[in-house]
Amino acid sequence: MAAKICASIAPDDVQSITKQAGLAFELGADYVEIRFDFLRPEQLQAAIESAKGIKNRAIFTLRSKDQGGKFAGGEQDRIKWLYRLAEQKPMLLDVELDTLEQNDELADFLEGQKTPVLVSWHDFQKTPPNDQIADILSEMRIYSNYVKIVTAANNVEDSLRLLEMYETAIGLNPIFFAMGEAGVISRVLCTVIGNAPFTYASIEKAVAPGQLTVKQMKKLYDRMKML
Ligand SMILES: O=C1C[C@@](O)(C(=O)O)C[C@@H](O)[C@@H]1O
Repeated sequence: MAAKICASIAPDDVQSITKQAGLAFELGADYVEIRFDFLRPEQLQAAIESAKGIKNRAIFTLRSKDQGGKFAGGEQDRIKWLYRLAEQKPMLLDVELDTLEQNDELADFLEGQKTPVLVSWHDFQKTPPNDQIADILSEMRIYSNYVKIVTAANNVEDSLRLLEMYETAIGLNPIFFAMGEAGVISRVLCTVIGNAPFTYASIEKAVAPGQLTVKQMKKLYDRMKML
């Protein structure tokens, strides 16, 4: 089966959501991730409306600043918007592990609504030792079987070590890869030697360090299919 690609969309305005999603699908992306945190809070309602037509192929993300995102409002405001995004029932709603652990009501609501959640965890400085990653993974399992651990690779060994974690993610839909130059190999191989349901790519400009474009990723995967 061909490896799947999710294009991260960092919209400048509400209109660019469907425009960029259209382009991503044309380029061959299977899914899109809409980074709602790139918009201003007052644009979010219109953005939700605009994303309705693509929500079945979309991951909705509203990342806070302290977790590497751009959301300009306060944390309570972000939680309020997470409820609204959840009500849309996108393909997946990305919610950080910390957010779920600190907001029991939100976690219960998501469970009750049966909103498919992608529990995420990021480290922008390093790739922690695998035993620490295993502990994080066991906390994540409580909330969903879609789990994403994204670290920063300071060398290729970090990437290879993170890829070993796939062997431990039994019964999960795991997405583990590393950011940065040394992480590129893990972005490509996470769907090949790991069982990641998809990898992330950009449409043009990288949304995170080391992101390849959809075009580059497709080219690599097409070549691999021929081997
Ligand atoms: O968690 C991730 C992965 C990512 O950080 C990347 O490195 O490709 C891009 C983010 O938009 C997404 O939410």
